[in-house]
Amino acid sequence: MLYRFLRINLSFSPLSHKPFSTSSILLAKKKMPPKKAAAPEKKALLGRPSNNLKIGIVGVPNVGKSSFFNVLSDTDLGKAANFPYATINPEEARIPVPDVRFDWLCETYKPASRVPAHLTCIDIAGLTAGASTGAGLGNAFLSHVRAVDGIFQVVRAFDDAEVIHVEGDVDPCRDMEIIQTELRLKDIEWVEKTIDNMKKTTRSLGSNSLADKAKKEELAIIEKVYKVLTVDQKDVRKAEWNNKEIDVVNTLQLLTAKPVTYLVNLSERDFIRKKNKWLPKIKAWIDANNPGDILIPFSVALEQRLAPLSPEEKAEEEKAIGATSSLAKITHAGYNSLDLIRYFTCGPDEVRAWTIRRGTKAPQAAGVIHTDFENKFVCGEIMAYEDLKEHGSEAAVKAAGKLRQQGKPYEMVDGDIAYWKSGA
Ligand SMILES: Nc1ncnc2c1ncn2[C@@H]1O[C@H](COP(=O)(O)OP(=O)(O)OP(=O)(O)O)[C@@H](O)[C@H]1O
Ligand SMILES: [Mg+2]
Repeated sequence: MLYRFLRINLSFSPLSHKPFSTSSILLAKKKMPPKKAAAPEKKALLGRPSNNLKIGIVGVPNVGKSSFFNVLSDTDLGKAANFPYATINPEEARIPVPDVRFDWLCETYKPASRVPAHLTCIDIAGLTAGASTGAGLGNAFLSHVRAVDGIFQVVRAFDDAEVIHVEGDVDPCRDMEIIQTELRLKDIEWVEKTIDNMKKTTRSLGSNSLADKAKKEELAIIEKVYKVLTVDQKDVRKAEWNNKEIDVVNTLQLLTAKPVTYLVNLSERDFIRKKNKWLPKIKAWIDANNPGDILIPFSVALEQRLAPLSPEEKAEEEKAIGATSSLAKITHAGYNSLDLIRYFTCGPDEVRAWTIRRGTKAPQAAGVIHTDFENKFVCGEIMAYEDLKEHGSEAAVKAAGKLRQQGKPYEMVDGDIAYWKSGA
């Protein structure tokens, strides 16, 4: 039900302040504060400018990607089987993002309908060495990677003679190297093509035209991308970019510009004892190649065993083995890697979390619910989740002066609770 959001408060007007007297204006003029230095430019985000972002599960064949996708999504959509290339076509699922704030809001409002935030996740086919030059169905599979915004990279570190490894043996660093090389080679090919095409079109433009100048600037940025990939041998997301460069990089939809979360698939035994001979080497590889990227050890085998249990049985089992499921942690890591945050709308009909990108302004955040809320945006009545929790009720938050009326320039904060007011 949207009535809470459509509530139009006619008494509210952004201009309904006390009128200024002439003297107060003169006074204000005399006491003009010294000019502040301009605020630093806000850093633009790499990636698609959208609130509907997706994360893809990537890795070499037969390492547990589909099995992981199935336990994460609580479905059997993923084609999991003990042979390479069991997965051909991508499968998509929406994963609820666990959130204690959402749970508390549902308990407080007791709404008829509850909709948590979701992370859209896609199971993708395995990539092998040579994928970038079309080996197997490499090009098709890489196009599935191009369609997502972030990557969960499943890395096999479990020993099991029964589970075939396409490279013959288990070696996670080699596998990470293979994926990185294939994604980079595809980016290099893509950027080379773009540069060639641009050079042809810039030649046909008048040398002093404005369009030509803009094209040349764009070309210089794309040549910098090429240098990052080839001379510096870095993933695009690991280079320093200014906002203008980010705008151009985002048009290229490069594979190595997407954030990566490394998920290291261990045997259940290794996960429980928190020990595996490959883990220090994997960590060192990430530090050397992609410093700052997140590494999460987990065990598909354990997750598969915990998945069918009731919450009580699961808690009991986790206590008995001294280890907990990693799925919530992984979901959060993926959501955060895409720079996603959420705000809530709350009422007796519905408590709902709405996913937006970090840096989204109030009108665009309202527009996620309905385009009319953005187009006819008046303001938002906003309180922080923490304030509601502290004061206990909306009325108490209001009485404490912590219910704010925010206009178009307001940048949403994770955990805001909003009531939008839009014009008729
Ligand atoms: N931690 C683990 N320990 C033991 N076996 C595992 C573990 N994780 C996955 N497996 C097994 O690995 C095999 C391959 O799993 P799965 O089909 O999920 O891999 P995949 O990466 O999706 O493969 P493909 O690239 O072919 O799509 C399955 O038999 C699965 O049970
Ligand atoms: Mg699969």
